[in-house]
Amino acid sequence: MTLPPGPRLPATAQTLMTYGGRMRAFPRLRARYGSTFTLRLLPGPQTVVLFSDPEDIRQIFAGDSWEFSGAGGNEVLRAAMGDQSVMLTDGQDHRALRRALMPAFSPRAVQGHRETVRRLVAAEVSGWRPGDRIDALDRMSAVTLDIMLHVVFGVTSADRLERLRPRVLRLVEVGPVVALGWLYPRLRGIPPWRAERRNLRQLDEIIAEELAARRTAAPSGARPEDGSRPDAGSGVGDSGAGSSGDDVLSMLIDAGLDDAQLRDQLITLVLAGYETTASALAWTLHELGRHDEVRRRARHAADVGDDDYLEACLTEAIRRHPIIDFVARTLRTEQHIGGWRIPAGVTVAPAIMLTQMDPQLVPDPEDFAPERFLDGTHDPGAWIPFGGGVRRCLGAAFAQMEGVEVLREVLRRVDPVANRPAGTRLRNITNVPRDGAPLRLRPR
Ligand code: HEM
Repeated sequence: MTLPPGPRLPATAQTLMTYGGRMRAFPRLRARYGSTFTLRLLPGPQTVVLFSDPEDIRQIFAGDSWEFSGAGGNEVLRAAMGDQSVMLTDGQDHRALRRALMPAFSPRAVQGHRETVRRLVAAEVSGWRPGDRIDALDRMSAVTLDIMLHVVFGVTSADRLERLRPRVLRLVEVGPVVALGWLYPRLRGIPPWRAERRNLRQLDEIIAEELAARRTAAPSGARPEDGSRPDAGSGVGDSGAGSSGDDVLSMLIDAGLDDAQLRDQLITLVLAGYETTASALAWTLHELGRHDEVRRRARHAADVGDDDYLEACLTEAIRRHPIIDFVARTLRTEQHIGGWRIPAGVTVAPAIMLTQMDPQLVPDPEDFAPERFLDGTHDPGAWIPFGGGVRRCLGAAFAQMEGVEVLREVLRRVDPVANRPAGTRLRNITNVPRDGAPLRLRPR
């Protein structure tokens, strides 16, 4: 069986190239081998075929969720997210979990979260003063984590919220040693991983406390001033099944998930939603800070309530700086894609980064031009930052809403300027600005 061509380097070298230098390596590989090429990546090594032609990618995204296994592609996340995570299931199990999760991320639910997001963003940005210098990635990470903890966990106690924060941060801030443990379970006995396991256990205990509080709680009660829910025995909504209202966890309890399923979805949502959104916002502020004319228009949009322009700024920033470079589906059955016969066991991977930066599909791809998303000229097949098909990102609309709230608040308060272009580095699973995207805040 002939797979698409690719480099003949040892798998270790191909893995290092993919995770270390793919910003340069992938375009070079496409120039050499065409829109489809094959890599061999550790662990395994696994054979991975990268696709960047929108038609081929559409076919992959349209594939059956059992035959095109997303769980296989996400295997490295299993240790933290758990066996019942929506990201680690396929076929019927995946469909059932998506059905339970979807209402919590419907347009109506996203609108319902807007006020909480606005309040938390305003609390962050009210501390920004003209003349300050800030690190956009740091600040966006702080506010996004707060938003995730309130909107997703909706914890009922301020004390639990404070105990959750450092543990969630530790889980997300995966260093290289821990990342290796995720890839190679045998390494998990060594000390750095033992500490990770302890952290995960403590996180599980806090989640179990929260779930127990929800299940035994009685209806209603006002929120304390810090915005967290009142403690166990009060903050409860109307389901009678122990849910407490408008946060994502309550909706999942209402959907009938058991505690083990709830635990896995909570960890999944926070891991999938925190760093990705923080990085997307850091890149957007960075690009606005570098482009005076776009920033002037965005400021005007913030003043007059033109949310479409603000959203287009985020949309363009995550085209120009894909937060995740490629998504993966491991084939359970042989498939014919783009003229290639790909055998079962191989992983097919839509290369978000190559597609969104392809000059054949996107004119002047290096430019930062939000207008391309407002004049109807952008090819929808060349914008896939949230993946696609039955596994498309569940939090896409939420992230876009959060982006608009952040941009409006920031641009009404200060004029953020970036002095130099930022390189990209891989932090955990996301591409972030290498230097943290420093901004100088000028008076408006
Ligand atoms: C700008 C921010 C974000 C980006 C760029 C992003 C990107 C992605 C990508 C590329 C995928 C894989 C899709 C695929 O395999 O086709 C994904 C999946 C997912 N994302 Fe996001 N994401 C973001 C924010 C969020 C947020 C805020 C949440 C929730 C709070 C979230 C929850 C999820 C979940 C649950 C999945 C798994 C879906 C499944 O396997 O069925 N994401 N995301």
